Amino acid sequence: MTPLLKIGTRGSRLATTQCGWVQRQIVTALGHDPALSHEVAPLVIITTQGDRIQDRRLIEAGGKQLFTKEIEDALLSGEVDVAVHSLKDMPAEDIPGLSLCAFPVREDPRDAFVSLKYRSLEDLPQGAKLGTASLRRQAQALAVRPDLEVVMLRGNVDTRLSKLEAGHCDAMLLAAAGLKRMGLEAHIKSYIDPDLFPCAPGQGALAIQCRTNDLDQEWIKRLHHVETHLQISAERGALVALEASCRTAVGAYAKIEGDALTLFVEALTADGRTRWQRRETIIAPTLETAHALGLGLGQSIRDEAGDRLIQYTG
Ligand SMILES: NCc1[nH]cc(CCC(=O)O)c1CC(=O)O
Repeated sequence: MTPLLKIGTRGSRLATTQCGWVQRQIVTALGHDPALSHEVAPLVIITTQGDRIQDRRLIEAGGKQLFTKEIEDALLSGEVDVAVHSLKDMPAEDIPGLSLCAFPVREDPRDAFVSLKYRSLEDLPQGAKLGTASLRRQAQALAVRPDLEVVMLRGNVDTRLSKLEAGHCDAMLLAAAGLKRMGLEAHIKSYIDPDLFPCAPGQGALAIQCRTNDLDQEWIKRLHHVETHLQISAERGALVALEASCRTAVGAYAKIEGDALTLFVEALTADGRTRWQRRETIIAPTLETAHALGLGLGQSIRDEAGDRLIQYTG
C-alpha cells in the first residue's frame, strides 16, 4: 500500500526506538494493525549535522538547531509528514510553517547515575572521573562533589556505555528516559532527585512535529497528553527566559500534584559554585499560566545572574 504518512527521525538507536513507539501509536490511531507499521507509516532516517560533528565546541557554536534543521527541512519539503524529537533537544524558537503538534505521555524525567562499581554520586571515591558532555550535569555534580574530575563523554547512549565499560570514567549521568526506552534500565544504579537537581527542560518528553497546515488530524489528539503538556510549557518557559543553549547550565522541573503545578528552576555556573534557584506553585494551571510561570522564574534568575550565566567552555 502507499504509505499514509512518512515519519522522519534521527538514526541513533534512541531516536529510532522512540520513533518506533510513536509510529505504532499513530498506526493504531489511524485504524491499522501495528504489525503493518512499516507499510502504513514508514520511518525515514535523516542524518543531521549534529550527528556528524563530534567536536563539542562546534556543537556549542551551532546550537541545538544542528540536531533538527535537516529534519525540519524534510518536513517543509514534504519528504516526510511527521517528525519525532526528544523535546530536550528542540530549540526554544518556533520554525515558521511547522508546529509541535503533540506531546505524548512523558517518560521518567530524572537523570540516572550509571556506574559499574558505585551506587551514587556520594559513593564515588575522592577525585573520581564523572563522564558527561552536559554542562548542567557537570555543574550540578560539582555543586555537591567539587572534587570530581569531569571528563567529556560524547556520543550516543550505546557509545557512552561502552566508554564506561572501557574505563574512560568511573560513572556517568544519563537521562533515565533514554535508558528505559532502550531497555537498558538495568544499568541504572540510582536516580538524581529532580526536587534537588532539576532535569533539563523537557527531559523525558517527546515532541511530535508536523506542518502547521496538517494540525487537524485525529491521531494527533490521541497521542497528546495534557499533563505532560502543562509540565513542559512551564519548563520551556524557563528555557526561553534563560536562553539555555549548550553553553548554559539550566535545569527546570515541573511536577503536578492534584490541581497544583510546582516549577523548580535553577541556573548554575559551570563549576557548580554558584546556583540560582527559584521554586513556585500555581493552582489550576493552564498552558498560558504554566508558561508564564517559567518565563517569570527564568527572568528573575536572569536579572540576578546577568552575564555570569553564559559560560564559555571552549
Ligand atoms: N542530548 C542527548 C539526548 N537527548 C535525549 C536524550 C534522552 C531522552 C530524553 O531526555 O527524553 C538524550 C540522552 C541523554 O541525555 O542521556
